[in-house]
Amino acid sequence: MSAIVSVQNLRKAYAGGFEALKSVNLDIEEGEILALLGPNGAGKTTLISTICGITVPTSGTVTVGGHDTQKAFRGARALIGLVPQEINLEPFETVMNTVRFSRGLFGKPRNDAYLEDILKQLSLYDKKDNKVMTLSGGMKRRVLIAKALSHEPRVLFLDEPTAGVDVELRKDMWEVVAKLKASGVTIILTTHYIEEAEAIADRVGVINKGEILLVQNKADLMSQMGRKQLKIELSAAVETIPDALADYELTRADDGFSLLYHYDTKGERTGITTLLADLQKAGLQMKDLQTQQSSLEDIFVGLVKETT
Ligand SMILES: Nc1ncnc2c1ncn2[C@@H]1O[C@H](COP(=O)(O)OP(=O)(O)OP(=O)(O)O)[C@@H](O)[C@H]1O
Repeated sequence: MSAIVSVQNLRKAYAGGFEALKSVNLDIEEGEILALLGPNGAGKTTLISTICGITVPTSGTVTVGGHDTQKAFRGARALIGLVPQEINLEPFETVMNTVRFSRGLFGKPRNDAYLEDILKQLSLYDKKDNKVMTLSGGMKRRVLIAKALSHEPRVLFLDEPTAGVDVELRKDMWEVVAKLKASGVTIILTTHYIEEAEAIADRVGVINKGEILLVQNKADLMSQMGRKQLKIELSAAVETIPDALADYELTRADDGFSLLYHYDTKGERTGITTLLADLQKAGLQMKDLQTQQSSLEDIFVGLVKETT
C-alpha cells in the first residue's frame, strides 16, 4: 500500500498565537480507515480542515494523491470528500438536488445514475425527492455523506460522524463506512467514541494538544488490550524479586508488598498456575490476588494524561 495523504511537519498557529497543531507527521495509506481519537480541543478538526486545504497551515506540507494542498488546491480538493461536524444543508432543497448541485460545484458532468447509487447505499433513495427540512437528524447526516461523495472522491474525511446519533444509527453508519471502504475509498474519521475506533478502524491515531501521540494498527492495539495484569499481594514485603522467579515478567509495587504479573490473555497459557507454585517454592506468602484488564480506553486515557 502507498500513502494517499502525506502530512509533513504541519503546524497551525491561530491568530493570537495559539498552536493548535505542533509539527504533525502522518501518512494515510490508500484504502485504509484511520480513526483519530482525541479529547475536546485536541486539534482533530484543525488537522482535518488543514489537510483538506480549508485552513491554511503556518508551516509544513500536505499532499493528497501527490497534489500539494497549497500549491495545487483544486487537484487535491477534487480527490477529497469532507463531511463536516455541523449540518450545513439547504433546508428547502430536495436530497437529489443537494447532491447534484454539490457534484456540479466540482465541475463534474451530471451523472444521476451514480448519485442514485450513492443514495441507495446510504438508504436515502426513497427520500431523494423530499426536502432536506423534512428529514430526521440521522438522515441529514447521511445526506452530508452523500453530498461529500457526490464528486467521486478517493479520500473521505468524516468529522465526528456519529456525534449525537443513537446507537442503532451509529451502527448503520459503521456499515456505510465499511461499504465505502470496500468500494476503494480511503476514510479518515474523528471520534470521541473509543468503541467506534475499535469497531471500524484499521489504524487508530491518538491526538492531544496538537500532537499525534500514537498511530497504530488496531490489531496491535487489540493485542495490548488482551494483556492482563495480575496483582499478587504479599504478606511480607520483598526487597527484590527472588532469582527463582526471574523467568516471569514481574515488577515490584506497593514498596514490595505486591508483585505485578503481566500476561497475554490470547496466549495458550497464562503461566499463572506455575507462577503461583513457584512463588510458594520461593517462600513467598500470598495475601490476595487481583486481576485487571487494560483496555483501549486505558491506553487512551493514560496517553492523554501523560501529556496534560
Ligand atoms: N478559528 C480559531 N481561532 C482560534 N482558535 C481556534 C480556532 N479554531 C480552533 N481553535 C482552537 O484550536 C484548538 C483545537 O480545536 P479543534 O476544533 O481542532 O479541536 P477538536 O479536537 O476538533 O475538538 P472537538 O473534539 O471539541 O471538536 C482548540 O483549543 C480551539 O479552541
